[in-house]
Amino acid sequence: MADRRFVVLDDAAALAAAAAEHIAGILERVGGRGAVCLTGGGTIGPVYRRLAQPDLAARLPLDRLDWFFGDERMVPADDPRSNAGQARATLLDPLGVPAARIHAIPTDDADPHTSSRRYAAELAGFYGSDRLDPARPLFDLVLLGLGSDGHVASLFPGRSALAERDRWAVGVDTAGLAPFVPRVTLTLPALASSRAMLFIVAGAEKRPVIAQLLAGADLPAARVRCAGPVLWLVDRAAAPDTLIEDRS
Ligand SMILES: O=C1O[C@H](COP(=O)(O)O)[C@@H](O)[C@H](O)[C@H]1O
Repeated sequence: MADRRFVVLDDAAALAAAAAEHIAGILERVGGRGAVCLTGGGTIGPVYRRLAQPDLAARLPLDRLDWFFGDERMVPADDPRSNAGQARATLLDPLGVPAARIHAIPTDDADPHTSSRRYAAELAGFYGSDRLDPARPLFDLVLLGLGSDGHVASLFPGRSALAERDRWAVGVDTAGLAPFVPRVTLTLPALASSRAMLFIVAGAEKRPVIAQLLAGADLPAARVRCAGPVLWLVDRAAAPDTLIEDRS
């Protein structure tokens, strides 16, 4: 990927600060109505909390931004595993984002496939079409974490969701992936329809998978494309030696 760039930060605090600054820098330049695709997981929490602080919050054009999600677990919003619940508690509620601008993936259906169809329809309604136009990306910014197995959003290695080429969201049956609960995920075409993408990765358990990605492994994270620049912010613990040597 020609426009992929890695930056290594000294620790988790520096990573959160750099990520929040980068997000604010992109969103403050959004022209007209904008759309952000949020992520979940443990790494993103400190980023959201930093972004909600007054100095960065003041730079966000909140009256013009809509907030979406790259994936979700089929749990109620008040469950600690809910990506939307985490984003609301740490970012969206502190920013005062009105409910109408928060597009959580529905989790009140009996199965994730029904939820995914509802969410795809919601995305298409916002976009004004159910056909993605490469000249008019769906999102202004997509945030992504990275699983130790190379998954992004809920696109896991070897699962059928990874091969989806038409639908924007699909259900993920996580049988065999215990303790994970069923999920809904955006697909590669939907995630790729973005003007910019930011991966945020921390922790020594992520170092092997980043080394695999740098070596060209065909993991879900390697298959994600973007209409614009892709920045990887990685803390030192997650950075293979080759990335650290690149800094000297
Ligand atoms: O399963 C998930 O994990 C990834 C990464 O999470 P982290 O805790 O290792 O940072 C996340 O990007 C994804 O949204 C989430 O559902």
